[in-house]
Amino acid sequence: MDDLHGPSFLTSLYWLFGKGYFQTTHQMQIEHSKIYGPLWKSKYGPLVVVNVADADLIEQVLRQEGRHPIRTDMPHWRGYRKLRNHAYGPLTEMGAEWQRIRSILNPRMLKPKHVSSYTNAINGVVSDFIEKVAKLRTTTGNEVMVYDVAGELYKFAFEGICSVLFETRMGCLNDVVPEETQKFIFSVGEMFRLSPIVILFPKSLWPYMPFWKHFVAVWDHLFKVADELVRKKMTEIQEMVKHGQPVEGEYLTHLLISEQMSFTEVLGSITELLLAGVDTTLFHLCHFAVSNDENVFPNPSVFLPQRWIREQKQLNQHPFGSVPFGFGIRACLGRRVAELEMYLLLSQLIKHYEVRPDPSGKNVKPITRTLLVPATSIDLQFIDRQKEQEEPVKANTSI
Ligand code: HEM
Repeated sequence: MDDLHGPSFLTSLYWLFGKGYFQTTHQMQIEHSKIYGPLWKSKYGPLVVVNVADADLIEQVLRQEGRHPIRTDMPHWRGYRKLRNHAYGPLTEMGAEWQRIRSILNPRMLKPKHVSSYTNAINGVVSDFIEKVAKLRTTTGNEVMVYDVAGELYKFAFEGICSVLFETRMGCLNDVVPEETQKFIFSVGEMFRLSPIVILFPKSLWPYMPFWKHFVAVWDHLFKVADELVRKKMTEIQEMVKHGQPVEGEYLTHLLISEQMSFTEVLGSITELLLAGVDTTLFHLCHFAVSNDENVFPNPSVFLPQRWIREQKQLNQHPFGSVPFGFGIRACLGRRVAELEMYLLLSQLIKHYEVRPDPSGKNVKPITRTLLVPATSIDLQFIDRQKEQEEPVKANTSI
């Protein structure tokens, strides 16, 4: 570790704030890998991060992990839970306790037979999304454009994960989104925005920083929403029991009736599942730098979906060149649900519409907000396939 080169805390601050990489740390990874090579050490206040920007080395790190792997120590997220006496969830827990939580949460999130039972709930959300797209095209899009597609998908993801976890609908895709839901979505955004700022300072200073208070307030709101949803489900279960009805239900019902976790533990895990289910992009190790490496992916910035067609896949593609859901026993808990959501949504969308880029040719860059998100609105053309057959529309490449 001592032999590893890399920027000091001051140099890191200069890169982040002097050179302006605070919101593009993924790009900074690429620049740093050019300077320091595929393995380097960075200091961020109290945090020392070892950066790994090579597919072989990433494979080596991930393959040698033990029984209780730790991904990123999250002292600020853990700090909030400690402050409020909340339980840790799968994202923040460590060691044997983490393994216990995962062994309870895993089966109904990852086993295909359980995951497929969420199809009807997710399809309900998909139908609403297709309707929403149709409405947006007509009302604001001149019969073709949908503005801020990422924002709409974000609402789809929240509605989708709530339909799986709570078997309830939150109204994210309604014309007017309920105020509580809007506030939840806003709080998720604020929490991810503040996280990289809080982490720059030592723990002892947090109570004196104004953004720590804001950080605590947004977490309070996230836990409050989850608490209300879990309690509502508990009341429904109690009613069923009172009326002698069989207690049937999906994810949360199962967690509550199996009594493998206390209420506080269920709440801690459900809140983290909600967060992970709403705002997820890739962020571990230096996957961004690796998947932008010409040697791993020729033409990395070009959208070439055919590179994923099994028969056409380049034979030399590195298995760790792209690991969107992570690897090993600490890999994404929501992978199967996320895949199901994507298959169901994309198959319907593509059936209805041909999706093409913004005709203005606007280029959307990614920025870091703890996770990687688009810096500006993604606006796309949704061309009605039925209409198109009647009168073909001429436009450039489709997505
Ligand atoms: C396209 C969507 C998604 C992507 C790309 C994604 C990606 C990831 C990645 C890269 C990790 C870290 C894995 C590792 O370090 O090896 C992760 C962890 C996690 N994801 Fe996802 N995820 C997605 C959707 C979801 C959904 C829908 C949920 C909730 C149902 C979820 C819940 C989690 C949880 C709880 C963890 C932490 C697991 C642990 O540390 O034990 N994710 N995800």
